[in-house]
Amino acid sequence: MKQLPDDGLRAVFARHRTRMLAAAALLLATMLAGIALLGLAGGFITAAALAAGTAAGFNYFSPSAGVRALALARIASRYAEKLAGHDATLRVARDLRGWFFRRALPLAPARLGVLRTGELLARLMDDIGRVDGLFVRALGPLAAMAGAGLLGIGWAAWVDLRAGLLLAVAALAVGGGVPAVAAWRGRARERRHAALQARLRMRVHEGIEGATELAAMAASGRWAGRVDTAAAALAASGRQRRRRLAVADLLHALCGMAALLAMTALAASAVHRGQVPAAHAAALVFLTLALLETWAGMGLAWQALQGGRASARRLRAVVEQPVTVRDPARPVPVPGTDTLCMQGVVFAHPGGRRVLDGVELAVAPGQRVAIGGDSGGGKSTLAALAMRIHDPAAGTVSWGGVDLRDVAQGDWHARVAWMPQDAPVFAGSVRENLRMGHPDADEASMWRVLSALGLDGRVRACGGLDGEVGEGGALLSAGQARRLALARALLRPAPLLVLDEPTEGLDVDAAAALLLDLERALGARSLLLISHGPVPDALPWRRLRLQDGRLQAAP
Ligand SMILES: Nc1ncnc2c1ncn2[C@@H]1O[C@H](COP(=O)(O)OP(=O)(O)OP(=O)(O)O)[C@@H](O)[C@H]1O
Repeated sequence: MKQLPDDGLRAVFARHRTRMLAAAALLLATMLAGIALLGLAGGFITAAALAAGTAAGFNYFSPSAGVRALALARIASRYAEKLAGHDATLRVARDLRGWFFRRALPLAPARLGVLRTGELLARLMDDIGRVDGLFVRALGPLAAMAGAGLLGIGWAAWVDLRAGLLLAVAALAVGGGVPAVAAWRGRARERRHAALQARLRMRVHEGIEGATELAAMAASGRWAGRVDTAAAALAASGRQRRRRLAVADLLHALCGMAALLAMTALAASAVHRGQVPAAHAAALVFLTLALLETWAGMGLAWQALQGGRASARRLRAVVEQPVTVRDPARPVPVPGTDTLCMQGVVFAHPGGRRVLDGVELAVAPGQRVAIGGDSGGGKSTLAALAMRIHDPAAGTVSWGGVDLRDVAQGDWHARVAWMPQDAPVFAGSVRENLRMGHPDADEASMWRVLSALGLDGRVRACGGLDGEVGEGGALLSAGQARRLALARALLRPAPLLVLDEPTEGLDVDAAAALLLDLERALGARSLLLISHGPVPDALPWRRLRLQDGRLQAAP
Protein backbone atom coordinates (compact mmCIF):
# COMPACT_ATOMS: atom_id res chain seq x y z
CA MET A 1 0.00 0.00 0.00
CA LYS A 2 1.22 3.51 -0.83
CA GLN A 3 2.70 5.14 2.27
CA LEU A 4 0.97 8.41 3.02
CA PRO A 5 3.15 11.24 4.29
CA ASP A 6 0.79 12.37 7.04
CA ASP A 7 -1.75 9.92 8.32
CA GLY A 8 -3.87 12.21 10.50
CA LEU A 9 -7.58 12.85 9.98
CA ARG A 10 -6.90 16.38 8.74
CA ALA A 11 -4.64 14.99 6.04
CA VAL A 12 -7.58 12.98 4.66
CA PHE A 13 -9.45 16.24 4.06
CA ALA A 14 -6.34 18.19 3.01
CA ARG A 15 -5.73 15.70 0.21
CA HIS A 16 -8.95 16.87 -1.45
CA ARG A 17 -8.54 20.52 -0.63
CA THR A 18 -8.59 21.66 -4.29
CA ARG A 19 -11.82 19.83 -5.04
CA MET A 20 -13.42 21.11 -1.86
CA LEU A 21 -12.34 24.68 -2.61
CA ALA A 22 -13.77 24.36 -6.12
CA ALA A 23 -17.05 23.00 -4.74
CA ALA A 24 -17.22 25.79 -2.13
CA ALA A 25 -16.51 28.40 -4.86
CA LEU A 26 -19.32 26.93 -6.99
CA LEU A 27 -21.67 26.97 -4.00
CA LEU A 28 -20.74 30.61 -3.45
CA ALA A 29 -21.38 31.32 -7.14
CA THR A 30 -24.81 29.67 -6.86
CA MET A 31 -25.66 31.73 -3.80
CA LEU A 32 -24.42 34.94 -5.43
CA ALA A 33 -26.37 34.23 -8.61
CA GLY A 34 -29.51 33.74 -6.48
CA ILE A 35 -28.89 36.92 -4.51
CA ALA A 36 -28.08 38.96 -7.64
CA LEU A 37 -31.13 37.52 -9.36
CA LEU A 38 -33.42 38.70 -6.59
CA GLY A 39 -31.66 42.09 -6.32
CA LEU A 40 -31.67 42.73 -10.06
CA ALA A 41 -35.25 41.55 -10.52
CA GLY A 42 -36.41 43.68 -7.59
CA GLY A 43 -34.51 46.72 -8.82
CA PHE A 44 -35.75 46.21 -12.37
CA ILE A 45 -39.42 45.86 -11.34
CA THR A 46 -39.18 48.93 -9.15
CA ALA A 47 -37.50 51.00 -11.88
CA ALA A 48 -40.04 49.79 -14.44
CA ALA A 49 -42.92 50.65 -12.13
CA LEU A 50 -41.53 54.12 -11.53
CA ALA A 51 -40.89 54.67 -15.25
CA ALA A 52 -44.31 53.35 -16.38
CA GLY A 53 -45.96 55.73 -18.78
CA THR A 54 -43.31 58.42 -18.35
CA ALA A 55 -40.19 57.16 -20.05
CA ALA A 56 -40.72 55.71 -23.46
CA GLY A 57 -37.02 55.00 -23.77
CA PHE A 58 -36.79 52.89 -20.59
CA ASN A 59 -34.23 50.16 -21.03
CA TYR A 60 -36.11 46.88 -20.50
CA PHE A 61 -33.65 44.86 -22.46
CA SER A 62 -30.47 44.89 -20.33
CA PRO A 63 -32.06 44.03 -16.94
CA SER A 64 -34.27 41.27 -18.40
CA ALA A 65 -31.26 39.81 -20.23
CA GLY A 66 -29.37 40.00 -16.90
CA VAL A 67 -32.20 38.19 -15.10
CA ARG A 68 -32.19 35.42 -17.72
CA ALA A 69 -28.39 35.14 -17.64
CA LEU A 70 -28.35 34.94 -13.82
CA ALA A 71 -31.13 32.34 -13.77
CA LEU A 72 -29.20 30.19 -16.24
CA ALA A 73 -25.91 30.76 -14.41
CA ARG A 74 -27.55 29.69 -11.15
CA ILE A 75 -28.85 26.46 -12.67
CA ALA A 76 -25.45 25.68 -14.21
CA SER A 77 -23.45 26.49 -11.07
CA ARG A 78 -25.88 24.56 -8.81
CA TYR A 79 -25.47 21.52 -11.06
CA ALA A 80 -21.68 21.87 -11.11
CA GLU A 81 -21.61 22.51 -7.36
CA LYS A 82 -23.61 19.35 -6.59
CA LEU A 83 -21.31 17.39 -8.88
CA ALA A 84 -18.10 18.81 -7.38
CA GLY A 85 -19.38 18.70 -3.78
CA HIS A 86 -20.46 15.08 -3.99
CA ASP A 87 -17.32 14.11 -5.85
CA ALA A 88 -15.19 15.63 -3.07
CA THR A 89 -17.38 14.03 -0.38
CA LEU A 90 -17.22 10.59 -1.95
CA ARG A 91 -13.46 10.84 -2.22
CA VAL A 92 -13.23 11.89 1.42
CA ALA A 93 -15.64 9.06 2.35
CA ARG A 94 -13.44 6.55 0.54
CA ASP A 95 -10.20 7.81 2.06
CA LEU A 96 -11.72 8.16 5.50
CA ARG A 97 -12.66 4.50 5.62
CA GLY A 98 -9.23 3.56 4.28
CA TRP A 99 -7.62 5.78 6.91
CA PHE A 100 -9.68 4.29 9.72
CA PHE A 101 -8.97 0.69 8.76
CA ARG A 102 -5.29 1.36 8.06
CA ARG A 103 -4.88 2.90 11.50
CA ALA A 104 -7.24 0.59 13.39
CA LEU A 105 -6.19 -2.81 12.05
CA PRO A 106 -2.72 -2.82 13.64
CA LEU A 107 -4.51 -2.28 16.95
CA ALA A 108 -6.41 -5.57 16.63
CA PRO A 109 -6.85 -7.66 18.62
CA ALA A 110 -5.12 -6.20 21.69
CA ARG A 111 -6.62 -2.69 21.59
CA LEU A 112 -9.75 -3.12 19.47
CA GLY A 113 -10.75 -6.18 21.49
CA VAL A 114 -11.65 -4.00 24.47
CA LEU A 115 -14.30 -2.13 22.44
CA ARG A 116 -17.67 -3.82 22.30
CA THR A 117 -18.70 -4.80 18.77
CA GLY A 118 -21.74 -2.50 18.81
CA GLU A 119 -19.56 0.42 19.89
CA LEU A 120 -17.06 -0.30 17.14
CA LEU A 121 -19.92 -0.61 14.63
CA ALA A 122 -21.32 2.74 15.75
CA ARG A 123 -17.94 4.36 15.20
CA LEU A 124 -17.53 2.66 11.85
CA MET A 125 -20.95 3.65 10.56
CA ASP A 126 -22.46 6.63 12.39
CA ASP A 127 -19.28 8.51 13.22
CA ILE A 128 -17.60 7.99 9.87
CA GLY A 129 -20.86 9.02 8.15
CA ARG A 130 -20.97 12.25 10.14
CA VAL A 131 -17.33 13.06 9.48
CA ASP A 132 -17.43 12.36 5.76
CA GLY A 133 -20.47 14.65 5.42
CA LEU A 134 -18.65 17.49 7.19
CA PHE A 135 -17.80 19.27 3.96
CA VAL A 136 -21.21 19.21 2.21
CA ARG A 137 -23.21 19.75 5.36
CA ALA A 138 -21.05 22.19 7.28
CA LEU A 139 -17.71 23.45 5.97
CA GLY A 140 -18.79 24.20 2.39
CA PRO A 141 -22.09 25.94 3.26
CA LEU A 142 -20.53 27.94 6.12
CA ALA A 143 -17.66 29.14 3.92
CA ALA A 144 -20.02 30.06 1.08
CA MET A 145 -22.42 31.85 3.46
CA ALA A 146 -19.51 33.87 4.82
CA GLY A 147 -18.31 34.71 1.29
CA ALA A 148 -21.79 35.72 0.11
CA GLY A 149 -22.22 37.85 3.23
CA LEU A 150 -18.93 39.70 2.69
CA LEU A 151 -19.64 40.41 -0.98
CA GLY A 152 -23.23 41.46 -0.22
CA ILE A 153 -22.07 43.83 2.52
CA GLY A 154 -19.38 45.20 0.18
CA TRP A 155 -21.90 45.94 -2.58
CA ALA A 156 -24.39 47.49 -0.12
CA ALA A 157 -21.65 49.73 1.31
CA TRP A 158 -20.72 50.82 -2.22
CA VAL A 159 -24.34 51.89 -2.84
CA ASP A 160 -24.74 53.43 0.59
CA LEU A 161 -22.34 53.17 3.50
CA ARG A 162 -25.16 53.05 6.07
CA ALA A 163 -26.78 50.15 4.20
CA GLY A 164 -23.46 48.30 4.29
CA LEU A 165 -23.17 48.91 8.03
CA LEU A 166 -26.73 47.77 8.60
CA LEU A 167 -26.09 44.54 6.69
CA ALA A 168 -22.86 44.03 8.65
CA VAL A 169 -24.78 44.38 11.93
CA ALA A 170 -27.41 41.92 10.65
CA ALA A 171 -24.62 39.53 9.63
CA LEU A 172 -23.08 39.77 13.10
CA ALA A 173 -26.43 39.20 14.78
CA VAL A 174 -27.31 36.22 12.59
CA GLY A 175 -23.76 34.88 12.19
CA GLY A 176 -22.96 35.23 15.90
CA GLY A 177 -26.33 34.71 17.54
CA VAL A 178 -27.65 31.77 15.54
CA PRO A 179 -24.53 29.60 15.94
CA ALA A 180 -24.36 30.58 19.62
CA VAL A 181 -27.91 29.36 20.17
CA ALA A 182 -27.66 26.33 17.89
CA ALA A 183 -24.32 25.32 19.31
CA TRP A 184 -24.94 26.24 22.94
CA ARG A 185 -23.48 23.41 24.99
CA GLY A 186 -23.31 21.74 21.61
CA ARG A 187 -20.02 20.00 22.21
CA ALA A 188 -21.29 18.05 25.18
CA ARG A 189 -24.67 17.51 23.53
CA GLU A 190 -23.18 16.08 20.34
CA ARG A 191 -20.83 13.87 22.35
CA ARG A 192 -23.78 12.57 24.32
CA HIS A 193 -25.86 12.09 21.18
CA ALA A 194 -23.10 10.01 19.56
CA ALA A 195 -22.72 7.96 22.75
CA LEU A 196 -26.48 7.34 22.89
CA GLN A 197 -26.47 6.26 19.26
CA ALA A 198 -23.64 3.83 20.04
CA ARG A 199 -25.50 2.51 23.09
CA LEU A 200 -28.61 1.76 21.04
CA ARG A 201 -26.54 0.01 18.40
CA MET A 202 -24.78 -2.02 21.09
CA ARG A 203 -28.01 -3.13 22.72
CA VAL A 204 -29.56 -4.12 19.38
CA HIS A 205 -26.41 -5.93 18.30
CA GLU A 206 -25.99 -7.82 21.57
CA GLY A 207 -29.71 -8.64 21.64
CA ILE A 208 -29.52 -10.19 18.17
CA GLU A 209 -26.30 -12.04 19.01
CA GLY A 210 -27.73 -13.45 22.22
CA ALA A 211 -31.32 -13.88 20.98
CA THR A 212 -31.39 -17.64 21.63
CA GLU A 213 -30.01 -17.38 25.16
CA LEU A 214 -32.32 -14.48 25.98
CA ALA A 215 -35.32 -16.49 24.75
CA ALA A 216 -34.19 -19.53 26.76
CA MET A 217 -33.91 -17.41 29.90
CA ALA A 218 -37.27 -15.74 29.16
CA ALA A 219 -35.31 -12.48 29.18
CA SER A 220 -36.18 -11.27 25.65
CA GLY A 221 -38.85 -8.90 26.98
CA ARG A 222 -36.45 -7.37 29.49
CA TRP A 223 -33.82 -6.95 26.82
CA ALA A 224 -36.37 -5.37 24.46
CA GLY A 225 -37.16 -2.98 27.32
CA ARG A 226 -33.49 -2.00 27.52
CA VAL A 227 -33.45 -1.43 23.76
CA ASP A 228 -36.59 0.72 24.09
CA THR A 229 -34.98 2.75 26.87
CA ALA A 230 -31.88 3.36 24.75
CA ALA A 231 -34.06 4.28 21.74
CA ALA A 232 -36.14 6.66 23.87
CA ALA A 233 -33.01 8.37 25.22
CA LEU A 234 -31.69 8.80 21.67
CA ALA A 235 -35.04 10.15 20.47
CA ALA A 236 -35.11 12.61 23.41
CA SER A 237 -31.61 13.77 22.51
CA GLY A 238 -32.70 14.21 18.88
CA ARG A 239 -35.70 16.28 20.02
CA GLN A 240 -33.42 18.43 22.16
CA ARG A 241 -31.22 19.11 19.12
CA ARG A 242 -34.24 20.00 17.00
CA ARG A 243 -35.61 22.31 19.71
CA ARG A 244 -32.32 24.12 19.83
CA LEU A 245 -32.38 24.44 16.06
CA ALA A 246 -35.95 25.77 16.20
CA VAL A 247 -34.89 28.44 18.73
CA ALA A 248 -31.94 29.34 16.48
CA ASP A 249 -34.30 29.59 13.48
CA LEU A 250 -36.62 31.82 15.49
CA LEU A 251 -33.72 34.08 16.37
CA HIS A 252 -32.74 34.14 12.73
CA ALA A 253 -36.28 35.10 11.72
CA LEU A 254 -36.44 37.89 14.32
CA CYS A 255 -33.04 39.30 13.34
CA GLY A 256 -34.06 39.00 9.70
CA MET A 257 -37.33 40.81 10.21
CA ALA A 258 -35.64 43.65 12.07
CA ALA A 259 -32.91 43.92 9.45
CA LEU A 260 -35.44 43.95 6.61
CA LEU A 261 -37.59 46.64 8.22
CA ALA A 262 -34.52 48.74 8.98
CA MET A 263 -33.19 48.33 5.43
CA THR A 264 -36.59 49.24 3.91
CA ALA A 265 -36.75 52.37 6.06
CA LEU A 266 -33.14 53.27 5.23
CA ALA A 267 -33.64 52.70 1.49
CA ALA A 268 -36.89 54.71 1.44
CA SER A 269 -35.27 57.64 3.24
CA ALA A 270 -32.22 57.49 0.94
CA VAL A 271 -34.47 57.64 -2.13
CA HIS A 272 -36.51 60.40 -0.57
CA ARG A 273 -33.38 62.46 -0.03
CA GLY A 274 -32.17 61.69 -3.52
CA GLN A 275 -29.05 59.93 -2.21
CA VAL A 276 -29.71 56.59 -3.90
CA PRO A 277 -31.61 55.83 -7.14
CA ALA A 278 -34.89 54.00 -6.53
CA ALA A 279 -33.76 50.89 -8.43
CA HIS A 280 -30.66 50.60 -6.22
CA ALA A 281 -32.70 51.16 -3.09
CA ALA A 282 -35.08 48.35 -4.10
CA ALA A 283 -32.08 46.17 -4.87
CA LEU A 284 -30.76 46.80 -1.33
CA VAL A 285 -34.00 45.57 0.19
CA PHE A 286 -34.03 42.50 -2.04
CA LEU A 287 -30.36 41.88 -1.34
CA THR A 288 -31.12 41.85 2.40
CA LEU A 289 -33.98 39.42 1.81
CA ALA A 290 -31.82 37.15 -0.32
CA LEU A 291 -28.90 37.19 2.12
CA LEU A 292 -31.18 36.31 5.02
CA GLU A 293 -32.58 33.43 3.03
CA THR A 294 -29.05 32.26 2.22
CA TRP A 295 -28.10 32.34 5.91
CA ALA A 296 -31.18 30.31 6.88
CA GLY A 297 -29.17 27.07 6.82
CA MET A 298 -26.60 28.40 9.29
CA GLY A 299 -27.99 26.72 12.41
CA LEU A 300 -28.14 23.34 10.73
CA ALA A 301 -24.64 23.73 9.28
CA TRP A 302 -23.34 24.68 12.69
CA GLN A 303 -24.88 21.64 14.34
CA ALA A 304 -23.47 19.44 11.57
CA LEU A 305 -20.04 20.96 12.25
CA GLN A 306 -20.25 20.19 15.95
CA GLY A 307 -21.63 16.70 15.33
CA GLY A 308 -18.84 16.02 12.84
CA ARG A 309 -16.19 17.25 15.25
CA ALA A 310 -17.58 15.10 18.08
CA SER A 311 -17.52 12.09 15.76
CA ALA A 312 -13.99 12.93 14.60
CA ARG A 313 -12.87 12.88 18.24
CA ARG A 314 -14.51 9.46 18.73
CA LEU A 315 -12.71 8.10 15.66
CA ARG A 316 -9.40 9.54 16.82
CA ALA A 317 -9.92 8.01 20.25
CA VAL A 318 -9.87 4.60 18.56
CA VAL A 319 -7.04 5.02 16.10
CA GLU A 320 -4.73 7.14 18.25
CA GLN A 321 -4.30 4.44 20.87
CA PRO A 322 -0.69 3.39 21.04
CA VAL A 323 -0.04 0.13 19.22
CA THR A 324 0.96 -2.65 21.59
CA VAL A 325 3.80 -3.89 19.41
CA ARG A 326 5.88 -2.14 16.81
CA ASP A 327 7.88 -3.50 13.93
CA PRO A 328 11.59 -2.73 14.23
CA ALA A 329 13.15 -0.25 11.80
CA ARG A 330 15.32 -3.03 10.33
CA PRO A 331 13.51 -6.35 10.78
CA VAL A 332 15.64 -9.48 11.04
CA PRO A 333 14.60 -12.40 8.76
CA VAL A 334 12.65 -15.10 10.60
CA PRO A 335 14.31 -18.55 10.58
CA GLY A 336 12.31 -21.42 9.02
CA THR A 337 11.58 -24.42 11.21
CA ASP A 338 13.08 -23.84 14.64
CA THR A 339 12.55 -23.70 18.41
CA LEU A 340 10.11 -21.36 20.15
CA CYS A 341 11.63 -20.20 23.38
CA MET A 342 10.35 -18.14 26.31
CA GLN A 343 12.91 -17.05 28.88
CA GLY A 344 12.02 -15.25 32.10
CA VAL A 345 8.85 -13.87 30.55
CA VAL A 346 6.92 -11.41 32.71
CA PHE A 347 3.69 -9.76 31.63
CA ALA A 348 0.76 -7.85 33.13
CA HIS A 349 -2.25 -6.44 31.26
CA PRO A 350 -2.65 -2.66 31.68
CA GLY A 351 -3.74 -1.98 35.25
CA GLY A 352 -3.74 -5.70 36.07
CA ARG A 353 -1.68 -8.09 38.12
CA ARG A 354 1.35 -10.00 36.80
CA VAL A 355 -0.29 -12.76 34.80
CA LEU A 356 3.04 -14.24 33.71
CA ASP A 357 5.87 -14.09 36.19
CA GLY A 358 9.01 -15.74 34.87
CA VAL A 359 7.76 -18.19 32.24
CA GLU A 360 10.38 -20.60 30.87
CA LEU A 361 9.37 -22.65 27.84
CA ALA A 362 10.96 -24.33 24.82
CA VAL A 363 9.00 -25.95 21.99
CA ALA A 364 11.49 -27.76 19.74
CA PRO A 365 10.73 -28.57 16.07
CA GLY A 366 8.08 -31.29 15.90
CA GLN A 367 7.46 -31.20 19.66
CA ARG A 368 3.92 -31.05 21.08
CA VAL A 369 3.41 -29.11 24.30
CA ALA A 370 0.06 -28.87 26.07
CA ILE A 371 -0.40 -26.17 28.67
CA GLY A 372 -3.19 -26.43 31.20
CA GLY A 373 -4.08 -24.44 34.29
CA ASP A 374 -6.88 -22.67 36.09
CA SER A 375 -9.29 -20.38 34.35
CA GLY A 376 -7.90 -16.84 34.34
CA GLY A 377 -4.41 -18.16 35.03
CA GLY A 378 -2.89 -16.54 31.92
CA LYS A 379 -2.83 -19.32 29.32
CA SER A 380 -4.36 -17.22 26.52
CA THR A 381 -2.05 -14.39 27.46
CA LEU A 382 0.91 -16.75 27.04
CA ALA A 383 -0.39 -17.74 23.57
CA ALA A 384 -0.82 -14.06 22.70
CA LEU A 385 2.82 -13.43 23.64
CA ALA A 386 3.89 -16.37 21.48
CA MET A 387 2.00 -14.66 18.63
CA ARG A 388 3.57 -11.33 19.56
CA ILE A 389 0.23 -9.67 20.09
CA HIS A 390 1.95 -8.22 23.16
CA ASP A 391 5.61 -7.85 24.07
CA PRO A 392 6.76 -9.09 27.47
CA ALA A 393 7.52 -6.56 30.20
CA ALA A 394 10.68 -8.56 30.97
CA GLY A 395 12.33 -11.61 29.45
CA THR A 396 12.31 -12.69 25.82
CA VAL A 397 10.22 -14.67 23.39
CA SER A 398 12.39 -15.97 20.57
CA TRP A 399 12.31 -18.24 17.54
CA GLY A 400 15.52 -19.94 16.53
CA GLY A 401 17.38 -17.58 18.87
CA VAL A 402 15.92 -14.44 17.22
CA ASP A 403 14.01 -12.20 19.60
CA LEU A 404 10.49 -11.68 18.21
CA ARG A 405 10.88 -7.95 18.86
CA ASP A 406 13.53 -7.88 16.13
CA VAL A 407 11.30 -9.35 13.41
CA ALA A 408 8.37 -7.87 11.49
CA GLN A 409 5.08 -9.05 12.97
CA GLY A 410 3.81 -10.09 9.51
CA ASP A 411 6.91 -12.24 8.88
CA TRP A 412 6.47 -13.96 12.23
CA HIS A 413 2.78 -14.62 11.64
CA ALA A 414 3.71 -16.35 8.39
CA ARG A 415 5.53 -18.96 10.53
CA VAL A 416 2.63 -19.61 12.90
CA ALA A 417 -0.85 -21.01 12.50
CA TRP A 418 -2.95 -19.57 15.30
CA MET A 419 -6.34 -20.64 16.39
CA PRO A 420 -7.57 -18.25 19.06
CA GLN A 421 -10.02 -19.24 21.77
CA ASP A 422 -12.95 -17.59 20.01
CA ALA A 423 -11.85 -18.46 16.45
CA PRO A 424 -14.67 -17.36 14.16
CA VAL A 425 -16.25 -19.32 11.34
CA PHE A 426 -17.00 -16.85 8.57
CA ALA A 427 -20.28 -16.71 6.66
CA GLY A 428 -19.60 -18.26 3.24
CA SER A 429 -18.49 -21.62 1.93
CA VAL A 430 -16.16 -24.20 3.44
CA ARG A 431 -13.66 -23.32 0.73
CA GLU A 432 -13.74 -19.62 1.61
CA ASN A 433 -13.21 -20.41 5.27
CA LEU A 434 -10.26 -22.68 4.54
CA ARG A 435 -8.67 -20.21 2.14
CA MET A 436 -8.50 -17.64 4.93
CA GLY A 437 -5.76 -19.83 6.39
CA HIS A 438 -3.97 -20.47 3.12
CA PRO A 439 -5.17 -18.48 0.09
CA ASP A 440 -3.32 -20.75 -2.39
CA ALA A 441 -4.42 -24.07 -0.92
CA ASP A 442 -5.54 -26.58 -3.58
CA GLU A 443 -8.59 -28.80 -3.26
CA ALA A 444 -6.56 -31.95 -2.54
CA SER A 445 -4.89 -30.41 0.51
CA MET A 446 -8.23 -29.05 1.74
CA TRP A 447 -9.80 -32.51 1.57
CA ARG A 448 -6.72 -34.01 3.25
CA VAL A 449 -7.06 -31.71 6.24
CA LEU A 450 -10.84 -32.14 6.41
CA SER A 451 -10.51 -35.90 6.36
CA ALA A 452 -7.71 -35.86 8.98
CA LEU A 453 -10.11 -33.99 11.26
CA GLY A 454 -13.07 -36.22 10.43
CA LEU A 455 -14.99 -33.42 8.78
CA ASP A 456 -14.93 -34.65 5.18
CA GLY A 457 -18.17 -36.66 5.48
CA ARG A 458 -20.15 -33.68 6.72
CA VAL A 459 -18.68 -31.42 4.04
CA ARG A 460 -19.40 -33.95 1.23
CA ALA A 461 -22.98 -34.38 2.41
CA CYS A 462 -23.65 -30.65 2.41
CA GLY A 463 -22.52 -29.46 -0.99
CA GLY A 464 -18.77 -30.13 -0.83
CA LEU A 465 -16.24 -27.33 -0.50
CA ASP A 466 -18.74 -24.85 -1.90
CA GLY A 467 -21.38 -25.76 0.69
CA GLU A 468 -22.41 -22.80 2.84
CA VAL A 469 -21.70 -22.83 6.58
CA GLY A 470 -24.07 -19.99 7.55
CA GLU A 471 -23.30 -16.85 9.50
CA GLY A 472 -20.82 -17.62 12.28
CA GLY A 473 -21.03 -21.32 11.26
CA ALA A 474 -24.75 -21.43 12.17
CA LEU A 475 -25.32 -24.45 9.87
CA LEU A 476 -22.63 -26.47 11.67
CA SER A 477 -22.65 -28.09 15.09
CA ALA A 478 -20.32 -26.56 17.71
CA GLY A 479 -17.84 -29.41 17.22
CA GLN A 480 -17.93 -29.11 13.43
CA ALA A 481 -17.39 -25.36 13.68
CA ARG A 482 -14.33 -25.87 15.93
CA ARG A 483 -13.02 -28.51 13.52
CA LEU A 484 -13.44 -26.18 10.57
CA ALA A 485 -11.55 -23.43 12.40
CA LEU A 486 -8.88 -25.97 13.27
CA ALA A 487 -8.72 -27.19 9.66
CA ARG A 488 -8.13 -23.60 8.60
CA ALA A 489 -5.19 -23.33 11.00
CA LEU A 490 -3.79 -26.72 9.98
CA LEU A 491 -3.92 -25.82 6.32
CA ARG A 492 -1.56 -22.96 6.90
CA PRO A 493 1.94 -23.89 5.76
CA ALA A 494 3.50 -22.90 9.09
CA PRO A 495 6.01 -24.90 11.18
CA LEU A 496 4.33 -23.98 14.49
CA LEU A 497 0.71 -24.29 15.55
CA VAL A 498 -0.59 -22.27 18.49
CA LEU A 499 -4.04 -23.53 19.40
CA ASP A 500 -6.00 -21.90 22.18
CA GLU A 501 -8.69 -24.18 23.60
CA PRO A 502 -9.50 -25.99 20.32
CA THR A 503 -11.77 -28.41 22.21
CA GLU A 504 -13.79 -25.78 24.01
CA GLY A 505 -17.50 -26.49 23.95
CA LEU A 506 -17.01 -30.17 23.10
CA ASP A 507 -17.89 -33.09 25.37
CA VAL A 508 -15.03 -35.19 26.75
CA ASP A 509 -15.23 -37.90 24.06
CA ALA A 510 -15.48 -35.41 21.19
CA ALA A 511 -12.58 -33.41 22.64
CA ALA A 512 -10.40 -36.52 22.94
CA ALA A 513 -11.31 -37.59 19.39
CA LEU A 514 -10.44 -34.12 18.07
CA LEU A 515 -7.02 -34.16 19.75
CA LEU A 516 -6.28 -37.63 18.38
CA ASP A 517 -7.26 -36.45 14.90
CA LEU A 518 -5.08 -33.40 15.42
CA GLU A 519 -2.06 -35.55 16.29
CA ARG A 520 -2.49 -37.44 13.01
CA ALA A 521 -2.81 -34.22 11.00
CA LEU A 522 0.16 -32.43 12.60
CA GLY A 523 2.96 -34.25 10.81
CA ALA A 524 6.34 -32.67 11.49
CA ARG A 525 4.96 -29.42 12.85
CA SER A 526 5.37 -28.27 16.43
CA LEU A 527 2.35 -27.61 18.60
CA LEU A 528 1.70 -25.26 21.48
CA LEU A 529 -1.71 -26.24 22.77
CA ILE A 530 -3.61 -24.31 25.40
CA SER A 531 -6.30 -26.40 27.03
CA HIS A 532 -7.77 -26.59 30.47
CA GLY A 533 -9.36 -29.91 29.50
CA PRO A 534 -7.48 -33.22 29.83
CA VAL A 535 -5.16 -34.42 27.06
CA PRO A 536 -5.78 -38.13 26.26
CA ASP A 537 -3.18 -40.43 27.84
CA ALA A 538 -2.57 -42.01 24.44
CA LEU A 539 -0.91 -38.83 23.22
CA PRO A 540 2.81 -38.60 23.95
CA TRP A 541 2.70 -34.86 24.48
CA ARG A 542 4.63 -32.84 27.01
CA ARG A 543 2.17 -31.56 29.59
CA LEU A 544 2.73 -28.36 31.52
CA ARG A 545 0.63 -26.39 33.94
CA LEU A 546 0.55 -22.62 34.33
CA GLN A 547 0.40 -21.85 38.02
CA ASP A 548 1.04 -18.49 39.69
CA GLY A 549 2.47 -17.10 36.49
CA ARG A 550 5.01 -19.91 35.97
CA LEU A 551 5.07 -23.14 34.02
CA GLN A 552 5.63 -26.41 35.78
CA ALA A 553 5.37 -30.05 34.75
CA ALA A 554 1.76 -31.22 34.99
CA PRO A 555 1.12 -34.15 37.33
N1 LIG B 1 -7.06 -7.39 27.45
C1 LIG B 1 -7.02 -7.57 28.76
N2 LIG B 1 -6.95 -6.51 29.57
C2 LIG B 1 -6.88 -6.65 30.90
N3 LIG B 1 -6.87 -7.85 31.53
C3 LIG B 1 -6.93 -8.95 30.78
C4 LIG B 1 -7.01 -8.87 29.36
N4 LIG B 1 -7.05 -10.13 28.87
C5 LIG B 1 -7.01 -10.95 29.95
N5 LIG B 1 -6.93 -10.24 31.08
C6 LIG B 1 -6.82 -10.78 32.42
O1 LIG B 1 -5.65 -11.57 32.49
C7 LIG B 1 -5.89 -12.73 33.25
C8 LIG B 1 -5.50 -13.96 32.42
O2 LIG B 1 -6.39 -14.06 31.34
P1 LIG B 1 -6.24 -15.22 30.28
O3 LIG B 1 -7.32 -15.04 29.27
O4 LIG B 1 -4.85 -15.24 29.78
O5 LIG B 1 -6.53 -16.52 31.18
P2 LIG B 1 -6.76 -18.03 30.72
O6 LIG B 1 -5.86 -18.85 31.56
O7 LIG B 1 -6.61 -18.16 29.25
O8 LIG B 1 -8.27 -18.22 31.14
P3 LIG B 1 -9.36 -19.24 30.53
O9 LIG B 1 -8.86 -20.62 30.76
O10 LIG B 1 -10.58 -18.93 31.32
O11 LIG B 1 -9.49 -18.90 29.10
C9 LIG B 1 -7.34 -12.72 33.66
O12 LIG B 1 -7.40 -12.27 35.01
C10 LIG B 1 -7.97 -11.72 32.75
O13 LIG B 1 -9.01 -11.02 33.40
